[in-house]
Amino acid sequence: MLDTSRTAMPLMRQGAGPANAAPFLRISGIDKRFGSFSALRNVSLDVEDGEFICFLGPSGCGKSTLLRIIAGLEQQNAGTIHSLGQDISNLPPAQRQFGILFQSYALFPNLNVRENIVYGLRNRRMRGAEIDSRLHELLELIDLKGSERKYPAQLSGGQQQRVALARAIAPAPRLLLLDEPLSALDAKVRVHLRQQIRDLQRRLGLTAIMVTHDQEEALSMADRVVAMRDGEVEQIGTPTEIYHTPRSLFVAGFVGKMNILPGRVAGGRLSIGSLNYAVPALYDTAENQGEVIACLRPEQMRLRPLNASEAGDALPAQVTHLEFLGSAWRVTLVVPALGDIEVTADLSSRDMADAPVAIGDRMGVVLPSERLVVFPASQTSQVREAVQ
Ligand SMILES: Nc1ncnc2c1ncn2[C@@H]1O[C@H](COP(=O)(O)OP(=O)(O)OP(=O)(O)O)[C@@H](O)[C@H]1O
Repeated sequence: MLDTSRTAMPLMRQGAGPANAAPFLRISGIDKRFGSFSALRNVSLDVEDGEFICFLGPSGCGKSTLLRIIAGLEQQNAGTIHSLGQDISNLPPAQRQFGILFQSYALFPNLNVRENIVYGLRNRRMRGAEIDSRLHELLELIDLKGSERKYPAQLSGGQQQRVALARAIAPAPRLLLLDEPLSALDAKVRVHLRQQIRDLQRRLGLTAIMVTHDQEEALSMADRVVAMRDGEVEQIGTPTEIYHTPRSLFVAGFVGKMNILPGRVAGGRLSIGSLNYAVPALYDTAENQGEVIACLRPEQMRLRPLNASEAGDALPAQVTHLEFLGSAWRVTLVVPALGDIEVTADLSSRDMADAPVAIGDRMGVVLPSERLVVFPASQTSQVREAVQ
């Protein structure tokens, strides 16, 4: 059993320390069924002390169910959860000492900010002075000093969610669980609050797991992303690994925009239309033979002027659409040599100013081989799944 007798635990966590070889959290072989429906299958994951993990995936892939199982709010059908080597698989939620923050602010409307925050400390047998000192520490952390007498209705959505965050971390939880905490907020507030949550988590040395279906949120906040699909873990990696070296077409299509190009691999060479490359080492696998799909991010695609007589290392294409994205231009082109498929290239505003591109222009599309990502053509249906 975990020690639940602590009262005035400092907000700043000290970390598990090097002596403890067991991971902070070990999730092993979790299965979850709802009746005959299988919501999670054989999910395993280690979370290190102080890490910020994001569960990322489309609606219904099982992210919240997994988080609820970690919290103890849902019981798994198989598998175990260990924290620092202790089996907590069957502990009730309160004994796990995890802080939870949900999408809806879930503040008590009849309690003011102070009362809402200290609500989480009610079972801690803390003295009045300790409670006051923690309250002020928290109000400072969430930037709401002076608002302790306000009621939730007098606060904006972002402020309410900060109060809910303060309430969740007030008892100095061992682990902070966040279930889509930002999705009810408008875009600007969301970006600001995700920085605040991340700063606060780092400053306090908290370990945190957040559920999101927003890939930008996951990439910008997480130390590691757990990409989930249909009840299973598809890939675990740092944001840059997930973005640049996806291990399936599903991950490639779900995280950011990808150009999907038909290709062929034979004898260690990848051909895309008239272009030919060595297969990138990471994707030179037994499955990647014959018909394949080659992927490239729009910002990796290069465009250059094309003379009618030469294509060389570029695929001839024609510009059909231009979209201004603020910091970049998204250029859509059709490529006759690839069956008139559409591709997109993102050009920085500076690139565009230096060499303007207009609708109707014929351009050469250059594919930097080191940035190509390759999957078997049999994964094609995963693209539809990822963008649904
Ligand atoms: N209590 C329940 N009873 C029956 N089915 C459930 C229950 N809870 C979840 N499910 C089903 O399990 C699957 C996974 O649900 P879950 O809420 O974990 O998905 P999610 O990835 O968090 O999606 P979302 O982002 O939409 O919340 C879904 O198909 C859902 O309908």
